[in-house]
Amino acid sequence: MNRVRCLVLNAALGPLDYRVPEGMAVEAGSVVECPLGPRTVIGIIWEAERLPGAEVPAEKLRPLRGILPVPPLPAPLRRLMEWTADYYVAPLASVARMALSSGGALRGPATMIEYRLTGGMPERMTPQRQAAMEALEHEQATIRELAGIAGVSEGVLRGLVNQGVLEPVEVDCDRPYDRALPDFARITLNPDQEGAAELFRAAVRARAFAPFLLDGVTGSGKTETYFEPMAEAIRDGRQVLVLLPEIALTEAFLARFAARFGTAPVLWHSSLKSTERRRAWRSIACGDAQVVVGARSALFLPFPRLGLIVIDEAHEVSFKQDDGVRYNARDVAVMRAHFEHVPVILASATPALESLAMAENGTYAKIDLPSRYGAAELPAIRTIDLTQEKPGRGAWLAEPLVAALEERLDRGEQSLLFLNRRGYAPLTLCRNCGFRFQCPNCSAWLVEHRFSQRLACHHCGHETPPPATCPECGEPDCLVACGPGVERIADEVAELLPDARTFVATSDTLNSPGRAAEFVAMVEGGAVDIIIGTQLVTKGFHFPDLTLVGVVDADLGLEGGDLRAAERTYQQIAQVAGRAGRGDKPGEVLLQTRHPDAPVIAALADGDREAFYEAETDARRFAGAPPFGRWAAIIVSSEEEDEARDAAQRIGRARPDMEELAIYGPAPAPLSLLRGRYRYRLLINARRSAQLQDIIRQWLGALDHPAGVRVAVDIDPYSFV
Ligand SMILES: Nc1ncnc2c1ncn2[C@@H]1O[C@H](COP(=O)(O)OP(=O)(O)OP(=O)(O)O)[C@@H](O)[C@H]1O
Ligand SMILES: [Zn+2]
Repeated sequence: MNRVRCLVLNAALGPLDYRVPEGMAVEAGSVVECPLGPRTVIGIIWEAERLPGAEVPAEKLRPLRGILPVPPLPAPLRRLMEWTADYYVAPLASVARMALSSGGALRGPATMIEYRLTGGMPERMTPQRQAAMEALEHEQATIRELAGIAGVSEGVLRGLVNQGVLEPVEVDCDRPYDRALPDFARITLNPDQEGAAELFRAAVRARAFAPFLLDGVTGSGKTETYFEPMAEAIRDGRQVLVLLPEIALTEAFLARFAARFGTAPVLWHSSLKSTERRRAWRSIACGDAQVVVGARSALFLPFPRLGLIVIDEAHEVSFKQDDGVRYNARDVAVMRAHFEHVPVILASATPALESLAMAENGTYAKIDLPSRYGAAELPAIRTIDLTQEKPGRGAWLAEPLVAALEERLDRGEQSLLFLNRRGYAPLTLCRNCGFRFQCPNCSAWLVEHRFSQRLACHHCGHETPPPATCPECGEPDCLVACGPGVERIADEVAELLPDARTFVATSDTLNSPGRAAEFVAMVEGGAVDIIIGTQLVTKGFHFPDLTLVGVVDADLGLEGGDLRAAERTYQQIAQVAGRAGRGDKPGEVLLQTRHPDAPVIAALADGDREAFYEAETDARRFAGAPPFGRWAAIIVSSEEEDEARDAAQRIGRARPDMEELAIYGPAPAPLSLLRGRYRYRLLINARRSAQLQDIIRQWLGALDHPAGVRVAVDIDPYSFV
């Protein structure tokens, strides 16, 4: 049979049939070049019976143009892609794009030219040349990368090449990575850890689907514990995938991994250079890469010999993707483990309610690490009632918190102030006319950033320098900052404690793995007294001398009526509290709040996790919210406001009338304008018994909209803006 069905990487097209030319050997999963009109598109050969399409008569079939030099995508990955497309109501082609995520890798083996110093001297030395030669000692990279490292222009380096100071070296783009050694540095686990590790190791050996919820308090040694089954998989010649919620956490993880396994793991994230990306992709696809650590997009990489998946900080909302294919990497990872017949470990100190429910009903095995490793104790948590202890005008830190900071400073210990707001102030207005600075593309205020002297939209990236005069009334020097961001807290600290060395840690300052590494080194080296940070520093970090955590505004996350606000607040504060007292010295946590009696805050202060989860479970059950019922959202957008509204209303009028569904909206989205598009939302609350995806597919599939309208479906949404 020389007819094949292809999934082509174009979401607008259905599956297409082709003829396999004489001499070409293909199988399901092969990545091929398909003729399409005058163009060539990339396709994946798929089992025809799993991909219904119109049968084309044999004489009309066009021959495939070629087969790309990569291993066929493995069957378990193809099943995962089908599941993801089906569950998230997304085009299979869009999911496939996430698997074929390195264009370079698909072109096959390659070499490239890098440069390094020869030891020779230029005929004429200039300060720039001198600086470059000093900076490039022990470096080898492309001219462009070297220019970046040395901070000189590429022209300077080309001059050095001509003078024989730099020489070209041909390197294999796909050179293998150093091998991780499973027994490089073994550590002795405590009995709780060892019990968990042995279960995990046995599951790796069994090569069967086994989902675990590793529920261990902050500092209990979850990482050390899941390193053991990773070592077992490496011994067994199998590959391991570790998912982390943020790139900033990768650096700290790398150092610990290298200490345990003797070398760095293979990295996968969105800021890899294309050469790194192709090298990683090809190494993974041929089964060579042993351990891959990545962000959620690593989930669709073509591992042929997967032996274990670990999801660290599994409760994190950043595992949910909120554009394109709106999938939750935590849930898809469990499905991947299912199709691959391997164990999967969800590690967290504050598991999602959904994960706890899965453990309760026996789907996941729950493994507890109830106490911190060694002599460390969980920190004491106290509230500061801001209605009683009012900070001064234009200040945000109450007296008891300032006193606690001072105490740490005197003792040479470190503190962390947590406020989940980047920049200096979330809103800027004119004192004279009341004008508020708003983003032209989004319904959002512009956030002032003093470090970089700009007003920025955190949704679309729009930026403008702060004007000297009000754009509305023309008054000079009239702009006032409203409310605090981390930079403003840093100013306040500088005023109160001028000797304290502070570091503002946000996605603006820790925006690359290198910067994150610098931050970790500075704090570990004792060069920082007070970290002032956003949610980025609430988890994963282990700083033994950090003994005080201050939460500047514990109520912040509870505002805005998000359906998961209580859970998120609990998790964030419990996580950030968990950064205190991880070494020999006890930790203390102070929560500034205007509602010390709110159930979430009270549960945190009492250290009563069960009370929080019970109250939240009851609230969810009452609302029919996950895990007791299901949510889905439909988001309609267009650059034309009328068009978006009309389309949303058309969808609203065609709503299915079913007992197992409640449908709310359409209504303008809270972010009713985003990146220049007007947005409307519908929210569906369904019973668990409802065939939610089928219903949505039928409902939306029957409607047509103008070309400018986009209709997105968000299954199990986390964001309600
Ligand atoms: N068995 C052990 N032997 C030596 N050190 C250990 C052991 N277990 C844990 N530790 C150390 O205790 C500290 C806390 O462990 P780890 O960071 O793995 O905890 P965690 O549970 O992942 O914490 P969190 O959820 O707060 O990030 C680390 O410095 C770790 O190296
Ligand atoms: Zn914007």
